[in-house]
Amino acid sequence: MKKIVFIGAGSMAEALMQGWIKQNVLTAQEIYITNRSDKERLQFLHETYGVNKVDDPAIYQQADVIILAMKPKDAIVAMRELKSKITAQSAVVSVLAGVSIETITHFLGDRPIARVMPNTSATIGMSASGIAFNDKVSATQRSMFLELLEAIGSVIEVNEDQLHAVTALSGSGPAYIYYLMEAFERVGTKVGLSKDTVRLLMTQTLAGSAEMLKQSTDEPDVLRKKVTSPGGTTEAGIQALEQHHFHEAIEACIKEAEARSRSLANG
Ligand SMILES: NC(=O)C1=CN([C@@H]2O[C@H](COP(=O)(O)OP(=O)(O)OC[C@H]3O[C@@H](n4cnc5c(N)ncnc54)[C@H](O)[C@@H]3O)[C@@H](O)[C@H]2O)C=CC1
Ligand SMILES: O=C(O)[C@@H]1CCC=N1
Repeated sequence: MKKIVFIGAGSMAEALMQGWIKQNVLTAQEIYITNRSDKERLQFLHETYGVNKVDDPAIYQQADVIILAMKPKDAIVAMRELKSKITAQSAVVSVLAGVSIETITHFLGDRPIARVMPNTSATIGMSASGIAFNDKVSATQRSMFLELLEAIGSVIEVNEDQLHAVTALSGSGPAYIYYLMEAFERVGTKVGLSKDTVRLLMTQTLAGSAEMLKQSTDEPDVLRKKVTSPGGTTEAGIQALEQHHFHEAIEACIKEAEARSRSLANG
């Protein structure tokens, strides 16, 4: 029986615990949660998922893994509070955007640390996660972290610096897709369909295209060209995207997000 303690009980913590419980990699009894102030939130998570609230400080000392899941701006205060409560035995997993292993080591001491960048699709076992380890992580801990992340989707090991790019792409990625869906729904109603019909058509289109990209050996541009009949509708649509600087917009989006990840560490 493990003891996994979440410091911060927001949306990412909920997505992870929900995914782990649903996929049977952890039981609710193995999960402990705490946050800064919102007692109702803790009660909600306790009642909804059956996870434990940290009501005894000894829990920190017994923790196998401490998960840092507060906002990056709250990390330093949280780590200062945490330092005296935990023992050298606990490994730390951080899901914080931007905050480096060096910073975590500075505040929590030299110990096994993994930085993870999941996304909220962890809730349904579909996260795309990146992970980087420090050299204190044992082979057993490494396998445990990878197993936890594989249970909630796919995981890829990267070097720590690449986590900024992972954050900009797949960490924030679900929001870009939801934003795209908002745009489809808005325009769909302008061209004569109901919002529900657009949602149905385009969620299936997104899922189908994602699956094609996974299963096919064709590059995305080849798949795109197979849809694009000369003089047809797709060609007209793509031309409009180009006229509206689609590539520049995507490039700016990812570069801005990546730069923000780099700056988050500094508060
Ligand atoms: N939401 C997302 O899609 C993703 C978020 N992340 C990362 O996860 C972290 C959390 O994000 P969200 O869950 O969206 O934030 P959130 O705002 O929903 O939750 C943050 C939680 O941390 C708690 N907290 C703040 N200071 C604390 C302290 N000193 N001690 C204990 N708890 C404290 C707050 O009370 C709150 O419950 C962030 O660092 C973010 O970069 C990573 C991947 C995806
Ligand atoms: O917006 C953020 O900063 C966090 C990190 C990735 C997704 N949400």
